[in-house]
Amino acid sequence: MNSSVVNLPSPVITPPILSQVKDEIWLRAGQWCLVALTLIYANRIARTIFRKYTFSRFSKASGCLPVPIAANPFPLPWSVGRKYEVYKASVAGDLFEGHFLRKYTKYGNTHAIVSPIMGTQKGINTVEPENIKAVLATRFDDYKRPAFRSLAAEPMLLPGLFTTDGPLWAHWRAMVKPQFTRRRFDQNIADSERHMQLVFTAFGQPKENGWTDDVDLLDHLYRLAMDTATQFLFGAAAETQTAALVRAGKIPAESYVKSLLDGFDDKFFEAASYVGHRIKLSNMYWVYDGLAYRRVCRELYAMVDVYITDVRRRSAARTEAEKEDGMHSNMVEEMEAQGASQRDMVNQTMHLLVAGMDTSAAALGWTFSMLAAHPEEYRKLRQAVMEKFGTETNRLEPFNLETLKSCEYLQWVIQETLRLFPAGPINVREAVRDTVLPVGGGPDGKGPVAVRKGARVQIGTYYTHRRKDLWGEDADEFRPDRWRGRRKGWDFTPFSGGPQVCVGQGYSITQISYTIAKFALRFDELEPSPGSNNARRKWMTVLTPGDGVKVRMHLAPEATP
Ligand code: HEM
Repeated sequence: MNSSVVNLPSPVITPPILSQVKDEIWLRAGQWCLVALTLIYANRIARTIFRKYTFSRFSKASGCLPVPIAANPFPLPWSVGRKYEVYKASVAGDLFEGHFLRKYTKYGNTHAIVSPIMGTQKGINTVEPENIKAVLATRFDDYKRPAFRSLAAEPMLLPGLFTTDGPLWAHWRAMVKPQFTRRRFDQNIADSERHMQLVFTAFGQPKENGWTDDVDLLDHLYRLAMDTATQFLFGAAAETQTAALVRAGKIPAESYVKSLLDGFDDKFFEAASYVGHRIKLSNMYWVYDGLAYRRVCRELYAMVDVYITDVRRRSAARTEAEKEDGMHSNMVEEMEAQGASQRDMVNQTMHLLVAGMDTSAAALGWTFSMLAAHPEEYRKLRQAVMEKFGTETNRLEPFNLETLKSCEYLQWVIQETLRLFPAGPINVREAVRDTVLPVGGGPDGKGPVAVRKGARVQIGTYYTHRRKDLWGEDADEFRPDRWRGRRKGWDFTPFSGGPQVCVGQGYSITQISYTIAKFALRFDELEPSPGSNNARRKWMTVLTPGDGVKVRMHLAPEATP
């Protein structure tokens, strides 16, 4: 053994040295993070600059011209400022007559939204019919529904017809579309007679002077829309009106057909209110969430699940002859035949109920709100309906798609209402590639405009429908006569347009026409309840009369009391 080896004491790292090493590690880690972040951001900036360059080349090559840019009062990243602006205006009830209107008045019919830092195009707002046609129809393949829309609607709506694109959307559309036939519309009108009578019962007996008490029509219209749409789609009405009448003691409990969807509307509105707020927050939809929202969505699904099981049970019990006549087939059978699971059927049913119930009830609500405020128009409507259909007790023509469609003034009333109050006041699509809108660019706004891949085109349906240069100085007024000799074009898109046009359009127009006609035969006068405000706009998922539709009606002398 080498005696020269000195036994050195083992090194002891004293606490101060340990802390120095730790500090060193933190410092290095911090430096690496900084380098990584710088690289990430440099890469992003480089990519953004390159994309700006390729987009500007695309824009030039397509002959596009500059478009006005809306100023951003809160230039914060991720469009937080803009989202806050929309949200604030929405809560204050200033979205339609204030916020959006100011933008169109100040920046013109087509204007761009750009990011505050890099000036990248984020979106285009437009109220030009030519652009609407391009987005929804002629350049349909250049757009999709923005992802935030379907995410904001979850879990009230899981992916389905109303929220998807591409092959999944086409699959559901092909399944649903065949149900919407003229023959089935007519059958549903016949089936709706019972539901209309229930609504009249719900209004209560008129007093001696022939006037009813004050009634909020909107509640009844929601139930009617629900009962008639479920009757149409599933061959089994939800019976929500019967349930409400039994609860109110207006019909005996023995006549109660148990409603599996009783209370659906209340839960529906609670969930829809969340979705409405979430959609307005765009891709920051997740900020507005909560256990209560999740709970009510679960409850809605549980109800629809029980309802679908019942529809399937009824379908299975149908005779061969009933199956063959094609009239009594229903959506559930159609879905089952194509291999849909119970879960799929429940999801798609939610889509149809959401798409069909709220929209139809709102359209009817606005119609009666307008007619109550315009007695002369109501008189003309009643006159037109009586000329065509007679009276409640002496019918000249049956109610069906053809007869209702040919009652011109009735159709004008509906169109005029949908013009002023489209259920979807704003429709958004996202560009899936760089593309072009036909107008809006250049000093006169007549040149084409380039749309960047990923930018959102926001179609201002509400404002297009009210443009004074398209509809006249009285564009904000309810005047059904304006439709005399006027053809419907891309300046009127209450049901959207192109391949994703509302699948329920024909059904709902027939059903709405029937409801209004029946109402006009029964009541010869209609007036707003004292102190009511039937024109307040509320926009959750659909534009609805925010304070209900409070009216009273006078029973026509020839109607059955
Ligand atoms: C007055 C009543 C109605 C109005 C104003 C209306 C309006 C609309 C609008 C604007 C869209 C397009 C949404 C978008 O572009 O993303 C739409 C789509 C749709 N509507 Fe309606 N709707 C009404 C009634 C109904 C009814 C009664 C049903 C079903 C029974 C229905 C089922 C649908 C469905 C399934 C879609 C999605 C179609 C697709 O993407 O292929 N709608 N509706």
